[in-house]
Amino acid sequence: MTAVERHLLSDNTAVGADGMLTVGGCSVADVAAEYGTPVFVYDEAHLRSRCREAVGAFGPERVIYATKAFLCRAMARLAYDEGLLLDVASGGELHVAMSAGVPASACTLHGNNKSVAELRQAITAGVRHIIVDSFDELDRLDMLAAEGCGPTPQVVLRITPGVSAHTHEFIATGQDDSKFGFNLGNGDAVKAVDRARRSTSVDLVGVHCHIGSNVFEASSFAKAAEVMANFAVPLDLPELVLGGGLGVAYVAGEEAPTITQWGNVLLDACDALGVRSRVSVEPGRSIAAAAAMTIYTVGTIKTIPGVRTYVSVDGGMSDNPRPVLYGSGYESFLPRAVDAPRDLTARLVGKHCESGDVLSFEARLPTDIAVGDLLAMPVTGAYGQSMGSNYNKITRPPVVFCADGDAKLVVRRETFDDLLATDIYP
Ligand SMILES: Cc1ncc(COP(=O)(O)O)c(C=O)c1O
Ligand SMILES: N[C@@H](CCCC[NH3+])C(=O)O
Repeated sequence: MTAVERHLLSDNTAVGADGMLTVGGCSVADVAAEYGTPVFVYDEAHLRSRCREAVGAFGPERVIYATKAFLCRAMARLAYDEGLLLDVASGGELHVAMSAGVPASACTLHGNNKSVAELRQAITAGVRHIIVDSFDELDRLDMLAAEGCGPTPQVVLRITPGVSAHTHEFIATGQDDSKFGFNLGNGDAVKAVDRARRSTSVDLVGVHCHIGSNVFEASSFAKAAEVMANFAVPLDLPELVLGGGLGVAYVAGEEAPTITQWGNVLLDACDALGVRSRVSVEPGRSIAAAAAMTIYTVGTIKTIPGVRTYVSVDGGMSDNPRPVLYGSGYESFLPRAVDAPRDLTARLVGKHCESGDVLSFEARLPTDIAVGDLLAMPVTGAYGQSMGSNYNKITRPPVVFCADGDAKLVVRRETFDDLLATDIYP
């Protein structure tokens, strides 16, 4: 069987003179030796290049990085410095972004159930837009205005356009049966626009939709853009936000549209329908996913003749939960043998106390894989670290940004003391 497809690795990867994989000019073995494993290794120039591609496709201040995909202060700053705005989906994400020096005026607040405290935090900080998701949220904003909380927030209404995207049902959001947004089909969207227009508690500046995540079909995006353009044009509001959702290739044979192609599909659809609003997008995965790989150490190899081989690594569902949550596939390979054929089919598993702790159901690996080998899982830069947990009180891995031969620690590994930091013992 074949070696890992090089196009699944980040832009600035190579094989060093010693045969070891390098990322951003840094030997993966050196990074692992310095920071231990598991470790998330990001190719910083790859992140920057995707940010630039997005700004090139949509224009300055039209790309809002969805921080839920991957957020730490270094990432918030990087995206902001590259000209992106930041989409935050909680008070915590807003706090991290602002702690990195990103002004609130560059942040937009999302959420289907924002608390009064989160809305107050966003308004007093002066966020750029609040993306309002429900009539109850409009009630809460009325209450905050009556309380004197200001300035009056600029709001964008999240519309559920009734467009089903082909993706896992847990991450599809544009269909009528959704917890998110005001449904277009049943008239709620029109009612919300009327109410927001008449309200003195909010300043309505636009409408928004997001049909789901890890979507590959350009036609789903074109359909949503068309539905939203038809809704938005008569409203004549300054902002139209078309969400994120662009898919990425995770495994061999997969191919996703580029950010530039995605931009063409969305902007062409809007142009064709005469949209005059500013059109923005909120990419997360397409900026961050392929920029990172997780490096593990192989600890146990168990072969059950006639059944299968299990390869266990020193992390698992606590650092990359997507296989368990969505049955997602990932490739894996050995950084010491990037181009080696992978003739062993094994189940790649973590170290957690359950059989469901799977990283790859049918991993292909070189037959000489041995205990102590480093193992790399590419395309783990989005929704891995950000959805990680402390299950089994395993300490969360560090994050390292590699560029120009320099490996910079941007999130340190948690310590056992961190595990006790919030624990109150009589
Ligand atoms: C409102 C909104 N915007 C943007 C995103 C980012 O999506 P993605 O990471 O798929 O680009 C999401 C997550 O799916 C979202 O819910
Ligand atoms: N966590 C999801 C994406 C969530 C999208 C957020 N709106 C994933 O890993 O695919």
